[in-house]
Amino acid sequence: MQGQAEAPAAGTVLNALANGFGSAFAIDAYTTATVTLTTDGDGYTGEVAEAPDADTTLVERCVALVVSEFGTDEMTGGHVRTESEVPMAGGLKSSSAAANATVLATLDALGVPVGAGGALDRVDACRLGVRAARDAGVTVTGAFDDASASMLGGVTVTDNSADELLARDEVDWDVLVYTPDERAFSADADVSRCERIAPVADEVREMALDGRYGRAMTVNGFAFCAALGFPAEPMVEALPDVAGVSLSGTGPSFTAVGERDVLERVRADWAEREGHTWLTTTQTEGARTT
Ligand SMILES: Nc1ncnc2c1ncn2[C@@H]1O[C@H](COP(=O)(O)OP(=O)(O)OP(=O)(O)O)[C@@H](O)[C@H]1O
Ligand SMILES: O=C(O)C1=C[C@@H](O)[C@@H](O)[C@H](O)C1
Repeated sequence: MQGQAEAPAAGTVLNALANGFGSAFAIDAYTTATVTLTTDGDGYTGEVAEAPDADTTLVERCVALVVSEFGTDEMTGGHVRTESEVPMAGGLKSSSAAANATVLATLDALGVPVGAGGALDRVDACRLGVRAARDAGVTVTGAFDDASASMLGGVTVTDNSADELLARDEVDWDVLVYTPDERAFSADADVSRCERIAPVADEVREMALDGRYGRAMTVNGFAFCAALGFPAEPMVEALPDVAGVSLSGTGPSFTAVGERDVLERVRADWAEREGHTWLTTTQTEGARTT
């Protein structure tokens, strides 16, 4: 039995490490998961196409959880292979995209319908991936903000302490992404420093709930650059013309949103830095079986 699905990466409006509330928006870059289930295996194995040495605990856990909830006793093993356009641990929610794609691919392999009238809705499917991320130790808060944006598309605002969706909106933005060569695993982030900026994060949450996403992003970016020790220079280079710019996730990537010609100008500046700068758009459909 085989299933396949893809899920988009995302950028940050509000990082949840300060006060447990988060907000993220899906972008047009994908992780694909292919899941094969067997009746004669012994446990689950995983493989990341671009990184043979990568930790596959998260995606293996996603398969195991879905099979234990929706499979039968005959199903004893399986394999998951991911292929991704999203750099791992780059701040662009690679873990949420991999988890969502794997959960949907496993449900696809089992023939379990997802969505309206199905055995589970998309938000609950996304919660399974969040559970797997907590079990695998790759997240601080569960990252339901990132996971919901990737699963549903558009921009979401969430309470990660309750895995609750507070708002979802569809936005149509051009997005500039800068990803330095370094990596920053969320599980290694200095959470106590992030908690010190909780009053700022509270203001950002209100701006996001008001739909003022661009301004929310920018305030988030300055605060989290300071808390996590990333330079705010890429943000200063993008301002004042962009609608919003921020460190994404726990870094090291930055994203900016705004008019295409403004982003082209910023791209020229960001391209001077080591790493990779690319233009994309927001994505509103979310994850899907392929
Ligand atoms: N393509 C993938 N296939 C399988 N597992 C993946 C993949 N991408 C990420 N992961 C898992 O997610 C972990 C990285 O999670 P982390 O939260 O640090 O990165 P991120 O989601 O890119 O960052 P951020 O949360 O700041 O956006 C990896 O160690 C791996 O376990
Ligand atoms: O691991 C986590 O809980 C998180 C990681 C980052 O992506 C953050 O942007 C997100 O809000 C929460």
